[in-house]
Formats: sequence, structure tokens, C-alpha cells
Amino acid sequence: MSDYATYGVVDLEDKQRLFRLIKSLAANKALEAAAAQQQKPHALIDLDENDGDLLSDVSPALQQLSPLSNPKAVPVPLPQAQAPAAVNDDPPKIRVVVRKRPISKKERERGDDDVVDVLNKQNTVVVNEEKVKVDLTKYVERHAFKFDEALDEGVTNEAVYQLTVGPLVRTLFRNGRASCFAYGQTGSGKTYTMSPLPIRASADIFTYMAQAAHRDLNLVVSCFEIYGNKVFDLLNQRKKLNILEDGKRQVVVVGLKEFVVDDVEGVKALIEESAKQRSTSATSANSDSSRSHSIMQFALKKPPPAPAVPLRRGEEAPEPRIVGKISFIDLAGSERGADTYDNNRQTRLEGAEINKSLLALKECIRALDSDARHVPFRGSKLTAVLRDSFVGAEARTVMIANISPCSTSVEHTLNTLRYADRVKELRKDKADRTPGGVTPGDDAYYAAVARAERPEPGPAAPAADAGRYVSPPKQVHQGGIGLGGNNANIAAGGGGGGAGAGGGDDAFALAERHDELMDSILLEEENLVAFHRAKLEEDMETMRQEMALLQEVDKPGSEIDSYVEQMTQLLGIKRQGIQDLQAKLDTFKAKLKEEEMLSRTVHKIAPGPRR
Ligand SMILES: Nc1ncnc2c1ncn2[C@@H]1O[C@H](COP(=O)(O)OP(=O)(O)OP(=O)(O)O)[C@@H](O)[C@H]1O
Repeated sequence: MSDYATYGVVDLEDKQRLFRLIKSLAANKALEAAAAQQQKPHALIDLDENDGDLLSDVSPALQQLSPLSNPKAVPVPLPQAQAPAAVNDDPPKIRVVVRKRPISKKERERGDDDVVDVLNKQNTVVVNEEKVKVDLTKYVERHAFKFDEALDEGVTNEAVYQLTVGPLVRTLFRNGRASCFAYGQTGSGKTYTMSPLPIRASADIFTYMAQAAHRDLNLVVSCFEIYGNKVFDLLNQRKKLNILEDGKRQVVVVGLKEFVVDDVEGVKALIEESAKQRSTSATSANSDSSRSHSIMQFALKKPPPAPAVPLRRGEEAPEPRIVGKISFIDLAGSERGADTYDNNRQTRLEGAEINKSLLALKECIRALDSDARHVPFRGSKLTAVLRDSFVGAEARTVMIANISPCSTSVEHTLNTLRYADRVKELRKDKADRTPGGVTPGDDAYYAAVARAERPEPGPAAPAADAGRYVSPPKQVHQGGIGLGGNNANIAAGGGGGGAGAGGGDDAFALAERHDELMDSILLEEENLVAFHRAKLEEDMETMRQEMALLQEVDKPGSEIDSYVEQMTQLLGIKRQGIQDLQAKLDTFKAKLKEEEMLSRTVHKIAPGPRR
């Protein structure tokens, strides 16, 4: 007896998509045979009662496509965007959303395949990684990841807003702090996703601000970029800015230009200006936007009440109070963090900084998620400037992981999904994942996490995957992919193999040393420049004293002994200054040299960057 379940597929892309899903779930020859029919204009897939288990595996995937009574008549639509989420009064602390971009015509023409399936209803992303066995037969390894939302290429920017930032806007009016990050490799759609969000959010913000309770608030907009470990104002001709901690241990970006904006058009104009500043730069060295993090901030500020009595001279007017704040962060291309062994030193340093900031960001979000008392925001400049977004009961974070559908990007896509997965994994099984028996939130915990994330020295791994987090080998043909399962089981990956060919403890130690050096160089670079600046100010003071001395010595009856003595002192100060600066410069140069040598040595044998 046959009890048929029939699905109609007319559009070729839909059909290929369906077959890939079915193929990836099938343990049954009949379905494999049906899949082979995909050359036909439409396909009927017959499932009978003997396919009981299979059907239960396949049906969630099939539910993505509407069953048709007459399959030949109507094309089956692609899965649509989910309905916008209702405004949630208390959005979750962390929300991790994945968005797949469409494959472009150009990518199709060059033979690239779409290897990513989004199962909207299960909020699951399935990456079909093509692999080749030792005997050269091809097979597909599948990786499934479940997130708070998985958005396919059909999802609009408006739907993305409703599922991410939209629910956070209301919280800004009750002292909320929010941040929304776009993470992903270059070209995965971060800017496409991120740039409409502030505009759309501002429309909602202005609607709230029109209400009587909020009429006294101002929307204040600023925008800056973190490039390497320097901060530049994107709304003030890319002026370099300094970061300082004020008396209340608040991190402030000194001199950042802020604009009070009255309407959405004003916000749009500032976004356009910042995008222009980001793409045109003073030096060609920093023209690549994918190597920098751009941060747009909205602060809702309440002006202070008018003083009852006029301010006295020298008395400072009270500052406006920040009621709510949201940051939109378009992160540097995640693959740039892997540039730590590039030929060019500048690229290596920038890569190290990007890697460091993305790691620190992940740790901060995890700390926020686990209500840790200690948030390691000092781990990088990026997290330092976003400190006030991470701290406090009202802090909310949305991470949008952008992925490309292309087969040629599969490794980066998997890295992005693993990163996003780890951002939120503590929520699933805090107890199980606590490394080394220490409690989330203390320093030992973070040290343990950092160690746990580092691949252990181990047997040689294939060169291409050396040190990367690769999925553990798994059964791919039997029993489906366990869509409801824990991502960690499927894809989070354990230590991916440690040092590659010729690796082992030595290679691992070298890579550790290289990491340390990179950290120290990034820090020392800032110290060196600050020291130089301070010395220059000292020199100018010495010069002023010298000039005064010269004027004095030219006067009739001046005492030459006093001139000689003071001049000797001044020369001593100058000499000491030069020696100190030279010593710092030599130490720094030695580190650069050591790093240069290490990067060449480690290049082939050591693990890649930590993720
Ligand atoms: N969801 C989408 N729908 C349609 N086109 C998209 C989508 N996402 C991205 N694109 C297109 O893909 C291309 C790359 O996107 P985008 O520039 O946003 O990537 P990116 O991750 O910001 O890259 P980079 O880090 O280099 O700045 C652009 O042409 C963009 O228009």
C-alpha cells in the first residue's frame, strides 16, 4: 500500500534546493533515485509508509516548501521572511541571528554553487561542504547550526530590522544600552545589512520622541572607525581620536564630534558622510574598509534642568544625561584576523588587532550572557570603547552573522557560524562547558576559556586546516543531521589538530610567542608614540629655556658661569631624553625583528589565529 506525500517543485533553484535537502537527509535509495531526476522540469517525490523514519527526518525540510495539490500548475515560492516579531518589552540579553546573502550573477557565471540551506522554521543553517576522500571520491559533509534566527536570501532589510534592532529601540527610552554587530567575511553582506538599520531605528526613535514623555530628549549621533588600534572620527574628516578613562572609569573617545539630529533625513546625511569618509582616506594605506570596524552611535540625551541660579565664573554647566544608547557596529572582515602571517608587517599587525578584537568581543558577549561580574572589555580597543554597551542589567546585544552562499567561501562561512555559535553557547549548557571547573565571570575562567579555545598541540593535521576549528569527523549518511541537536555536537568542533606538518610542542610554543609578540607590539606601538610626543613637549620646554638663556647671555654684564652651568644642565636633559627615546625605539625594533623572523618560521607549521 502506498500513502503518497507529493510535493511540487517547478522552479529550478527551488528544485535543486529541495533535492539537496532531501539528499542530505536521505538514507534511502528511493529518494536518491528521485533526486537523480532533478534534470526534469518538475519532480514528484513519492514517499511511502516504509519510509517512516526517513519521512520524519525529511518532513521538517519539506515543510519549508508548500505542498501543492497540482504540482505542475504553480511554482513553489522560496521560503519567505518570517513575520516581524511583535515588540517585545524585555528582549533577550543576547540574540544571535544569521543572514545568508543571495548568490550573485557573477558568482553563478564563474561556476560557484550555492551550498548553504536555511531552514527558516528550524532557525537552522546547513552548510554542504564538498569534500574529496583519499580515494578521490567526492562526498558532502554537512554542518548544521541552530540560532535564534536563521534568515535566508529572501529576507528583507525591514524584516531583519524587526527581528534584531526593532525590539531594542523601546528599551533605549528606559535607560537601555544596546549594540548590534554585523560579523562575517568580506563581501558577506555586513554593510548591506548594517547600513539601513540606524536609519530605520531612527524612524522609530523619532516616533517615540514625539510622545509627550520624551519630548525633551535629543538624539545625538556620532560615528567613528577603529583601524589597527587607532580611532578616527568619521564625521570630522577622519580626525585621529584618543581614548581615555575618565574619573568614573568610563572610557571616553576624546574629541569625538557629536551631532544633534532632528529627523531621519539628518541621520541619512550623516551615514552618507561617514560612508564617504570610510571609503576615501588621507593615505592609501588605510583605504580598505574591510580592515576596520565602523561604529555609529545614537545617544538619547536629556538636557540638564536650567540652573536655579546663574552659574558662577569658572563653574561648569552640568552635562546632558544619557538616557539610552545604541551602537551599530560593522565589524572588519573576519577573515582579516587570519592575516597574522602575511608578508607585509602592517597587514600582520592589523590582522592581529582584528583577531584580538573579535576574540575580546566574543568574550565580552559571553560574559554579558552569563551575568558575569567581570566583563573583559579591556581586551581590545573595540571592546573598551563599547564598554558602556556591555555593562548593566539593561545591556542588550544582537549579533548578526553574515554569510556568503558560495562553495568557494565555505571555510569562511563555517568559521563565521562557529564564531556565532560560540558567542551564545554558554546559554545552552553553562555548567557543561565551564572549562577547568572555574566559574564563568572570574579571570581564571577567561584564561581557561582562552586556553580551551587554543588548539592543543597534537598530531599533524592537514595543512589547509591546521589549527582551525574543524568539525570532528562524523557520520554523514546515516540517520539525518539531527536538526534539533546541540550545535556543539555537530559543529562547534574540538581542538582541530594543533600544529600542522612538522608541528608539535615547538611549533605551538613558537606560535604562542608570536601571539605574545603581536600583543606586545600593538601595545608598545601606542606607548612609543605617546612617549615620543611627551619627549617632544619636554624638548620644546628645553628649547624655550635655551632661548631665554641666550637672551640673558646677550645682555651686558651677564654672568657666563651661570650660562655655562645652565647650558650643561639643559644638554644633560636633552641627552637623557634622546637616550631614553633611543632605548625604547631599539626595544621596539628588536620586537619587530623577532616578530618578522617568527612569522616566517611559524608560517607553515603553526596553528592559525584563535577563533
Ligand atoms: N541580503 C542581500 N541581498 C542582496 N544583495 C546583497 C545582500 N547582502 C549583500 N549583498 C550584496 O553583496 C555585496 C557584498 O555586500 P557588502 O558590501 O555588504 O559586504 P561586506 O561584508 O560589508 O563587505 P566588506 O567587509 O568588504 O565591506 C554587495 O554588492 C551587496 O549589495
